[in-house]
Formats: sequence, C-alpha cells, structure tokens
Amino acid sequence: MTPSAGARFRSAMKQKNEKNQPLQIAGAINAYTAMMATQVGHQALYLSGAGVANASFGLPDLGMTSLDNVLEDARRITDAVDTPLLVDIDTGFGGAFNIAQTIRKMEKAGVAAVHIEDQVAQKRCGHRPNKEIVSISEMVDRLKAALDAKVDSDFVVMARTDALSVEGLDAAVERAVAFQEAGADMIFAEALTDIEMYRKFTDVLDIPVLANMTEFGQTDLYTTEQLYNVGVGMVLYPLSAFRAMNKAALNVYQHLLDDGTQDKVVDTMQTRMELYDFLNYHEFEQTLDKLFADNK
Ligand SMILES: C[C@](O)(C(=O)O)[C@H](CC(=O)O)C(=O)O
Ligand SMILES: [Mg+2]
Repeated sequence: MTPSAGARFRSAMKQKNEKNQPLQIAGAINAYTAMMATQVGHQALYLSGAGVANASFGLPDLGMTSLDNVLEDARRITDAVDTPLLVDIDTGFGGAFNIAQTIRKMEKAGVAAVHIEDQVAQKRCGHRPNKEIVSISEMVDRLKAALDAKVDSDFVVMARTDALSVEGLDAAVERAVAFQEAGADMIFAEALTDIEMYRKFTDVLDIPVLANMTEFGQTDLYTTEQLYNVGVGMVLYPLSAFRAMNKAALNVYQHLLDDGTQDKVVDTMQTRMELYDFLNYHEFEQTLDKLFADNK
C-alpha cells in the first residue's frame, strides 16, 4: 500500500531533519508550478491562502475565500503531483462542525497537512498590522474539532499562532505550548521578528516548528542553516515563486505595449519545449498516436 499523503509529509521531514536540515516547503499556486517544483526536487509543497485569494480570485488575503475555493485549488495540485501538500485553511472556515468538514474534505482531496490559525474569523495577512486573535481556549476548541475529524492519524494538523504582534513573545510561546497539549502535530510560529525567537519556541516544544520566510514581511529571510541552528524543523516559502512570476508577467505586458513586440522579453520566457518537458507532453502525444494509428 502506498503511504498516505500525511505519512509522506512526515517522512520527508524526518529525512531532512536527520540530515540536519529543515524541510523546505515550496509554495505552488497551481498544478503546473507544483509539477515544476516537484521535478526540480522539492519534497513538500504549499498552497497559500493568500495565493488562492490573490491568484485565483484577484482578492486580498482577508478571509474572503471559502473552503470550496481552497479545496478546488488543492485538489488540482494533488491530482497533478504526489508531493505532499500543506494547505493554509486560515481559521478553519467556521465553527467546530465546519472545521471538522474542512479536515475531512482536505484529507479526501489528498492533502497531507493543514495549518489553522488563532486569528479572529475576520483574519488578516500574518505580516500586516492590527491583527486580532481569539482566546487560547477558543483556539484549543478549533484544534480539538480539527484533530477529532482526522481519519488518517498521519494527517498533519499544524497550529499557527499569530500572537506575537498582539500579545508578545511569552504569550505566543505559551499559546504554542497549549496547542501542543491539545494535540497539535506541529506549530507555525508566525511573523517572528528575530531569529532567536524561534529558539524560545523550539526549546519548550517537543513537536516540530515551522518558520515562514515570506518576503517583504516582518521576518528577515534566514537561511535553512540559520533556522536549523535554532531548532526549526520546516521552512516555508509561501509566495516566492508567485511574486517572481508576477513581476515577470508584468514586464511582458509592459513590453508588448511599449515595443509592439515581445522581442525583448522572449528570453525571459520558458520555452515551448521546457513547458512540454515538465508536462510530459510527448508521452501523451505518443499515446494518442498509438491509440489512433489504425484510423490512419
Ligand atoms: C503564509 C500566509 O498565510 C499565506 O497565505 O501564504 C501569508 C503569507 C504572506 O502574506 O506573505 C501570511 O504569512 O499570512
Ligand atoms: Mg495565509
């Protein structure tokens, strides 16, 4: 039997951590980028909540997307690759029963792991000001609902705390400990402003800690080595490729208008052959040729 998505995620992490490296989790906003990330060797992928909102709906990351919106994008990725996928479920998409449903549907969609956060339902990006958080007990209730809904015990429920900017470091660490006690499989310590802060979490926790290396936010961009040295088990790059794709696309759009030709930007493009290689296009074509050879 092939191991479950959750089991594959856990085993990727174990293998990396045994080599004294945190597991890198690369953001992929769609099926094709998930294929590219996988084929260059990434062992874990991420579907960003901000990515779904921004890329699929043209919306800001303010809790406006639904479970079904995120599920659809997640399913497209898990259909295209076997690489274990961590999905951002924001605050879980509702109360206890909704959270349970979120977990069941994510599991059925072949997702390996989710992270659920302690912001109020009217959430914001973790790196923006004026966040509000729910009480520890309300977040523990969210976690209990999520954990209880797991079918595969290897499915990962990661608890994210956004508490640092609201209540300070000690309170954020206290929350992480409470979430571990409630049974969370892993902790996402969001928007830390100093690398030593990770150590405060990893020193007191037994479960793995994730560091979010999102660009242009509250956290400096530390290397995997720096993060491993403060005990971090996973490093997330939620929107790195997306941001680069956007800048490249904008440059093309601008040049089309300015120059009346794409001449100056063709060499910034992935070629047809490169695209087809990642898609395994030629094998599909050969299948087609074989299938319909008799008709010729
Ligand atoms: C990780 C995150 O939750 C996401 O949705 O990708 C965002 C990333 C970002 O906005 O840079 C967050 O950190 O809140
Ligand atoms: Mg998010």
